[in-house]
Amino acid sequence: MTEQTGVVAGVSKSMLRQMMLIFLVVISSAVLAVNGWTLWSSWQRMLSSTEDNARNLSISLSRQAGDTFLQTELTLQDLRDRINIVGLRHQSAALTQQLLQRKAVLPQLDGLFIYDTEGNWIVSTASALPANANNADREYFQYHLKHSDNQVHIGDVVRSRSSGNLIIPVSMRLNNFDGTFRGVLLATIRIDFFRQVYDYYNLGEHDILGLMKANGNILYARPLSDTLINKSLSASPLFTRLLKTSSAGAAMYRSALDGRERIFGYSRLKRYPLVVVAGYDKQQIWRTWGADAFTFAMLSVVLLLLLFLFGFIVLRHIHLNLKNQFELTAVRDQLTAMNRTLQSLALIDGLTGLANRRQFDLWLQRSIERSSRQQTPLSLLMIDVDTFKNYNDHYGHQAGDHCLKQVAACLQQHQRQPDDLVARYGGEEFAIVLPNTHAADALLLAQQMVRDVAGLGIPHEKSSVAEKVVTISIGVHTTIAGRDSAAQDQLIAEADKALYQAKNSGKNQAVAL
Ligand SMILES: Nc1nc2c(ncn2[C@@H]2O[C@H](COP(=O)(O)OP(=O)(O)OP(=O)(O)O)[C@@H](O)[C@H]2O)c(=O)[nH]1
Repeated sequence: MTEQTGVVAGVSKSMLRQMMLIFLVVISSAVLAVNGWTLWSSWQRMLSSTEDNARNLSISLSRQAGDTFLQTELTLQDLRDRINIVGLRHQSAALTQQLLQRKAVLPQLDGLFIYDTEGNWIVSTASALPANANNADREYFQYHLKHSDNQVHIGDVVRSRSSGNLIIPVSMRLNNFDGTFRGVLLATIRIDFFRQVYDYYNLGEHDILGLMKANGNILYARPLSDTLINKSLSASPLFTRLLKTSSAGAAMYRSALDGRERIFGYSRLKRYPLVVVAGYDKQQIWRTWGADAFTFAMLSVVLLLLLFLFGFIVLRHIHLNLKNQFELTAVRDQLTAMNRTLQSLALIDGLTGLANRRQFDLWLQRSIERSSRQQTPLSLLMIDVDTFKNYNDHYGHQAGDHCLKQVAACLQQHQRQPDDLVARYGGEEFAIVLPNTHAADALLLAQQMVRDVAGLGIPHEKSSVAEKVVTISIGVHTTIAGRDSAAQDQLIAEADKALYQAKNSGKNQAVAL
C-alpha cells in the first residue's frame, strides 16, 4: 500500500468511526430520552390512577359509613317516637323486645340503651345489667344533659360496659313534653363492624383505611393498632388544609401516625361530622411500579446493547470493505507500475538505454505505414562500430560495453524530432529511423554522426583507421514506402548494403544508396 493510500485509508477509517460513534450516541440518547420520558409518564400515570383509586375508595367507604350511621339514627328516631307515645316506665318489657328486634337486623350494632335523667339504665339489649349501672359519666350523656337539640350525637370510641367491646356511641336526647331532659337513647356501633368491612378490601400491608370524626379524632384505622383509636389527627394536612377547601379529594402527604408517605383519598360525610380516608403507601406503589419499570429498563438496555453490537458489526464490515478496497487499489497501482516497468524493459536496451530491436521493428513498421499513407520520404541509417572485435580483444569486454554506451549517447544526441528513433540493432550495430527525411538530409546527418563519434576520441589502438580512435560506418537508404509487406526487409537490406559499401570503402564514413 502506498503512503498516500494509507493516509487516505486512515482518514476514512477515523471519519467512519467518528460518524458511527456520533450515530450511536445520537441513537442511544434518543432511546434513553424516550425511555426516560416513558418511565416518567408511566410513574405520573401510576400516581394519578392511585389518586383516583384512593378518592373513589374513600367516597365509597364514606357512603358505607353514612348508611351505617343513617340506619342507626333512623332506629334511634323510631325508638324515640315510640317512647314519646308509650312512655318509659311501664313499657320496659315491650321496649326491650323492640330494642332486641332492632339490634338483630342491624349487624353494626353492639347494643341499644335507654338511660334516665340520672344516667341509670332503664332499658337495654344487654343480657344482664352491670351492678350499679350508671352512664352519667359518659361524654354523650353529659352532652345531651347540656344540649337541648334533638340531633344525633356521635361520641369518641369507648369500651362498652355491657359487652366489653370497643364501640362508637351514637346517641339522642329524650325530652319530656315540656322540653326538659328525660334521658338519653343510645345505640353503640361495634368497631369490629368497620374492621370486618375494611378487611374485605385487598390492600397492601401499609395501606390505610380510616374513619375519623370531623375534629380529627380516629374512630378506626386499618391496619393500625387499636391503641391509636381516639388519637387526634387535627394537625394533619387533611384537617389543617385539605378539608377546608373541599369535602372530597386526593393528595399525597406524610401520615401523622407513622410518618409514611401515602396517597390519600378523603371524603367528608354530608350528614354526619365524619371523615373517611383511604391511603396507599407510596413505597409500595414505587415497588410495584419499579418492578415493571425495571423490566422495561432492562429491555431497553438489551435493545441498546444490541444496537451497539449491530453498530460494531456494521463498522467492522465497513472497515474490512474499506481495507480490501484500499488494498485492491494498492495492488492495482503496483501492478500498473510493474506493467509499465515490464513494458519499458521490453522496449529498451539494457546496456545503452536506447530503444531495443523490438521497439525498432515496431517503430520502423509504423513509420513505413505512415510513409506509405502520406507518401513522405523515410530514411534508415544502419550503423556499425568499426573493428570492434579488435577493441574487445584489446581492451576487454567491459571496456567494449562502456565504448558502446558512449557511442550510443552520441548517436542519441542527434535525434532531431520525436518521430526519430535511435535504436540498438544488435551487438555493436545501431539503427536510426528518420521519418519524413529526404536522402540528402539523412546523408548529411549520418556524416555528422560519423564525425562526432570519431570526435569522441575514444582510443582504439587496433583500429584500421589512421586516427586510432573508435569510429563508425553508416549505410543510408531513403524510400517512399509502398504497401508491400516486404517493405521493411527491403529497406533494411538496402541500408545494410550501403553500410557494407561504407565498410569496404575504408570505414569511418557514411554511404547513401
Ligand atoms: N563488449 C561488447 N562486445 C560486443 C557486444 N555485442 C557484440 N560484441 C562484439 O562485437 C564484435 C563484432 O565483431 P565483428 O562482427 O567481427 O566485426 P568488427 O570486428 O567490428 O569488424 P567490422 O565490422 O568489419 O568493422 C564481436 O567481437 C562481438 O563479440 C556487446 O554487447 N559488448
